[in-house]
Formats: sequence, C-alpha cells, structure tokens
Amino acid sequence: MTHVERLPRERTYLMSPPEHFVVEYAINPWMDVSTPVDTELAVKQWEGLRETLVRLGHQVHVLAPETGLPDMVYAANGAFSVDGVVYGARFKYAQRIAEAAAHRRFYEQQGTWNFVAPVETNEGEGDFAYLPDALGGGVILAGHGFRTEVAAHSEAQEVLGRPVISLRLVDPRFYHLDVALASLDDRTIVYYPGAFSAASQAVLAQLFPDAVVADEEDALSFGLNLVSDGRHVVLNSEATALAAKLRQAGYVPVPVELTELKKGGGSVKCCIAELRP
Ligand SMILES: CN(C)C(=N)NCCC[C@H](N)C(=O)O
Repeated sequence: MTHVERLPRERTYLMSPPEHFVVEYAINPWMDVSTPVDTELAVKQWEGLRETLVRLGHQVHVLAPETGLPDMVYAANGAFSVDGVVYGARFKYAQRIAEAAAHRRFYEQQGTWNFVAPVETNEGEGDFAYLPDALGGGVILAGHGFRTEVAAHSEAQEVLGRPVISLRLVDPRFYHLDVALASLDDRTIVYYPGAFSAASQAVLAQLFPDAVVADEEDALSFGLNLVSDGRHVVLNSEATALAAKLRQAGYVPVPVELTELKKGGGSVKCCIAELRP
C-alpha cells in the first residue's frame, strides 16, 4: 500500500441525462440493437453518478438532452477544454453529428470560453486527456485509430497550446482513448497497454514509469472509463479488480452502477466532460 496522501482538487463537470437513451444503431462493438434498454433505469443510474460527484464536492452543469440524439448522454465526446479554450468536437458518425452544436451552444451561452470550431474529426474528451502538471507542464494525451483523426492532434495542439502526445489505439473494443487510459491526478495515469500499438505502449512506458497498469479484465469491465479528482476515483462498480489496484496506489475508489449505459458502449467518464476554465 502506498502511503502518499492523495489530495482532491475541486472540479467542474458537464453531464447530460439519458432521457432519450436507446440503442437503435450500432457504431461500436458494445452496441447491440437487439438488447433491450431500460431508459428509466439509465436515468436513475445517471442521477446516482451526478449525486456522487456533487457529494464529493464538485460542481455539475447539466446540458439539456435532445430528442433523436440517444448518445448525447456521453457528454465527454462533445468538446475538450484547457484553461478557458474549448476545442469543439466533430463526430465521425452521422448519428452523433448534431451533438457538437448542442455543446457549442452551452459554451457560448456561458460567455466565458474561447470556443474554437474544429476542422478535423475528433470526439472531444473521448480521445483527449489532460494532465496539468506532467513532464514539466500541461500535457495532452490523444488517441486515434477508430474515431479521432490523427490530424486533429496537431489541430488541438495549435488551438490549445499544449504538447499533444499521439497514441494509436489498435483494439476496436477500446475505440476511444478514455476506455483505455485515464488521468488519476495532475500527473499520474492508469492505462491498459494492450489497447495501444507497440510503439505507443513504449511511449507510455517511457513517459509514465509510475503509471498504474491495468489488465484486459479491468478494461473490459470499463474500469478505465473513470473520473478522478486526484483522490476519489469514481468508476464502474463491475471493475472490482481495478478498484483494488487503485486503493493499493493510495486512491479512494468510489464505485457506481451504470449497467444500462454500458449497452451504448460507455461508462462513468463518457458521461462526464470536465470543464477547465
Ligand atoms: C469512450 N467512450 C466510450 C465515450 N467517450 N463515449 C461513449 C460513446 C458511445 C457511443 N455509443 C458511441 O459509440 O459514440
């Protein structure tokens, strides 16, 4: 057991309730249109997640869900912000394209953000993670291979003014970065190496020798799709083995049940965009 004291930092999040959540199309290997979805249960579980974040002392903004956009609950995909600048999303699949405008309106209505519309296809925090204090400053880790185009990585670097480390995802079950890797605090990550190309695994091992390393079972239980405030790690309740590894590393796992939203191919992190003013 690590005896480092892990200190939490208050966060601001954006979430959108799954009032219109169904699985009527399949754009990732987890989605099966023949599996029934209990929308009411999805809303109840989502509310449990929101209440958990509030109980931990975080601020949660709510983005109104829109009919015909069942995946809008996965709010992490809508944009990526760093120090007041928002790099907007441009979704790969037609079914989700309209979500980007809803997120853009949110930032514009707040009036405090510098919103930059993207040219390149990218799915927001689904494929971008931010470490404010790693490797000498703020660093962006970025995934490509299934959704976000690699050209979006250099676009994000130009827009956000932070170095972007490009990582190639190779396993379709882990089609976004945020199901394979997460930041635990300002400089520490947890990740499943098997989701990445051999070269990207080497990059991660070189840059993050202190990372918590997850295995396939942790990733398949959507454990890596987590949100951490530096101390409390909110993660899918099915990820018990990963929770034990995180506890061992000095973090406090906070399990939440999100079985319905797993049917759309997402869990905790997918439902939460972090706002970094
Ligand atoms: C990394 N993940 C899982 C997310 N950030 N979002 C989940 C998106 C799920 C949606 N049905 C889709 O396939 O786009």
